[in-house]
Amino acid sequence: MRDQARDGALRLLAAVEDGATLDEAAPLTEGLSPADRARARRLAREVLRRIDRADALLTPFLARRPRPQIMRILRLATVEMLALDEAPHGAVNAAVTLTRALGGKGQAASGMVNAVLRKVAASDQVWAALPPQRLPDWLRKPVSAAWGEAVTRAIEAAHEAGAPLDLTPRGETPGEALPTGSHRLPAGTQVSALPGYAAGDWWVQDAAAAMAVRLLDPKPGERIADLCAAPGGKTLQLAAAGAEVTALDISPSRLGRVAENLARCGLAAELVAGDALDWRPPQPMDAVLLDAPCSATGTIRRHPELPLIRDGAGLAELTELQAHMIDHALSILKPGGRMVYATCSLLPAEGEDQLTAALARHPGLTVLPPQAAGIGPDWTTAQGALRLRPDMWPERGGMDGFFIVCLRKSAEQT
Ligand SMILES: C[S@@+](CC[C@H](N)C(=O)[O-])C[C@H]1O[C@@H](n2cnc3c(N)ncnc32)[C@H](O)[C@@H]1O
Repeated sequence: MRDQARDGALRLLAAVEDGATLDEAAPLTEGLSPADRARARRLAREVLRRIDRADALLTPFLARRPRPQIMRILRLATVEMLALDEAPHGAVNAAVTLTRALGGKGQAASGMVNAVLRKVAASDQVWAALPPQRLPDWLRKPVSAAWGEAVTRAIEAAHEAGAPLDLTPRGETPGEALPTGSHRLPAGTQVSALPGYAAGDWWVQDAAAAMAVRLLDPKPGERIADLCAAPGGKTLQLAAAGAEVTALDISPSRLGRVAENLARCGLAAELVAGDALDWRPPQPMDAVLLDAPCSATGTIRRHPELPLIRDGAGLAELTELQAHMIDHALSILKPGGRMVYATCSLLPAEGEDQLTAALARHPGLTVLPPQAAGIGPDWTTAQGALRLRPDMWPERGGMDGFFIVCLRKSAEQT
């Protein structure tokens, strides 16, 4: 019988090599059962987290580099055996079957695949000594310049480890309560099977992402604009706090997900599909949340394909857009109003440097030091922002990378 999940994983890996995200590649596994589809995606993610490590182990066993399809099969079996505790005979047999299914060239290569993977199966000590996958240079350089080599390596280790499932609670919520208020469950937990999902007692949101609204500290009745709202995790937090929320997003389809999430949780917000830079409220807002579009390099634990398919191109346009959005957000805020600027990025260019530049452009703008519960001693920057990184909370399973700052507009400004 064909191994549908492994076959699906190989198709996903091929699509990522062609530059697709795993979300974009998802239709390639549409014909699979839900369980096989989920397993295919999990296998693909686990391989993407360890391609360099698998290649470093495999290369000495290969007389010459095989064709891409065969290399993907070798990587998958290597990761299954050495990182996912799959029994060698099952992983090797599956790899040989998948190789044979490639036709004539596969038939010819199946003996080599079998022999190489038997050596791989006996290489657990070599595997354990290999370092986690390095960030690509365009990302590694600024990360290492900001926090040094040891932190960069710890971030790389956290990327390999993947991400647990975090929930933001509203009612009764499963999982371990974290110091910041989020709840945590093991990676791979099936979300829709958890109690309270349909009732909207909680929603899925990384513990770091949940900190943006905690820093804004919304009050009941405050008029708050969520300028980049979809899929809506932060909109839900604002609405649950009793704020009168206007949630904007430039993507109508993504805004549809905000509507679905609000409906599931029995919460309300005004929804506006459009460019935040064009939107002006009838009266200035009490507070604004700007969870700006960014490189998403803080989410590599969940999206391990990002370092492979991005090269840092477009970063200058993104940072320019972020700066415009900060200026626009301040222009729709009442004097003395609060604004949170957040990006799920590891790059200081999208965080610390944006704050420095915004403070220089807007005399009278001040940083409100983070006050929320559970903030670790090393999370706050000298400027009073939160710098969250995947290597933080290592004993609890890490968190996404985020930069978050709460700003107060001068009371004198008009
Ligand atoms: C980081 S995501 C927001 C995540 C969201 N705040 C949450 O917690 O679920 C950034 C969002 O910004 C939206 N976006 C990008 N450019 C925009 C613009 N000019 N105006 C409004 N939304 C924009 C994207 O469609 C995307 O949904």
